[in-house]
Amino acid sequence: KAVSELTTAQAQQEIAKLQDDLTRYGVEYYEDDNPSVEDHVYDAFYARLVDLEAAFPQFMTPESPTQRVGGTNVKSELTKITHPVPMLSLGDVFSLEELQDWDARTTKALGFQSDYNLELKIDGLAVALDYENGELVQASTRGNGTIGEDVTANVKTIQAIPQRLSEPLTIEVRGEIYMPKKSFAKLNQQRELEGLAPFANPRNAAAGSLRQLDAKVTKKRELSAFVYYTADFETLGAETQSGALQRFAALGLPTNTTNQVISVMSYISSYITHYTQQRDTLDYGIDGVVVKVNALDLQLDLGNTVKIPRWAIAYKFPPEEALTTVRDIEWTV
Ligand SMILES: CC(C)(C)c1nc(N2CCN(c3ncccn3)CC2)c2cc(C(N)=O)c(N)nc2n1
Repeated sequence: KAVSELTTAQAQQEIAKLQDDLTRYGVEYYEDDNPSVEDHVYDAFYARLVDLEAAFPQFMTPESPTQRVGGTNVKSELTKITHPVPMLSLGDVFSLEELQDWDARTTKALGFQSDYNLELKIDGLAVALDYENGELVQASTRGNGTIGEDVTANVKTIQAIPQRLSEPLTIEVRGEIYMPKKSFAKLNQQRELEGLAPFANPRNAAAGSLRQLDAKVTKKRELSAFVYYTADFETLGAETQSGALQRFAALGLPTNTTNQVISVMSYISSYITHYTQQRDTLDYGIDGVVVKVNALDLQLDLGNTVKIPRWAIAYKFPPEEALTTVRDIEWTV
């Protein structure tokens, strides 16, 4: 109903409901990293409340989401950090044919068929881990690739991530923090018992658990991690991506053992077929396979575009679950 057609009583009722809903959505989004409505739905509700409160100021309250400092964008209070080396994105393809095109372009650019390192694409969230003389001194989320959030205290509670490397290296490594599926199921059971909304998927649960202000909460969430990259590969002493992963393991960093060096496209598609089928048997969520030129000097030759490397591509699986049900938006009468 248009705002002008509403009676005062109807407006009061709709304003109260919108204030409640938007406050809850704000908490889900900013504190739980687990929004239950799409952004555009949130924005539509928010705009409606602004119109209603403007037309019926007697129902405006200081706690209304429209009155929050800086609108609804109450950011989490984690400290911001800037990544000295920006964390790149990944280009992605959605079919073997597109992957073959990428292989052809890469082979052409190099002038020969190079080896690729294949890695399962863990469905978690990317972090940077800074070690100084072998000690973990800072951990941060990827954020937008340049500005992330400091999650050092939270990451120190993750058993898979060593506080100290087996060698006193000063190096930044990058990886994915994830929540094992078993931990995810246990956490959601607990949340149902407590009357809290369950997390939609392990990735949201990992993000919500990592970006906690209180590390004691993170500790209880049983997160894990896989390391897959460093820009400092001279410090690491590696000349290939597969070699880098072996060095990470030697340092005590967690790596995924499903990584494989392959060069013939036909083997790549069988690796992809295998893990498309095995997906449900893994204890962590994956959303594809990352194919990387294995030789690090060739990666440098190929370089990066503004945002993505030319030497790596993500092959994305089709979404696992059926299309999520589209919830009708019922405007209150
Ligand atoms: C070092 C490069 C850039 C090649 C790279 N980048 C990755 N990602 C970038 C985009 N990322 C991202 N995240 C959020 C928003 C946009 N991009 C998330 C990580 C990789 C992620 C995984 C994984 N998940 O298992 C992996 N085995 N290797 C990666 N390698």
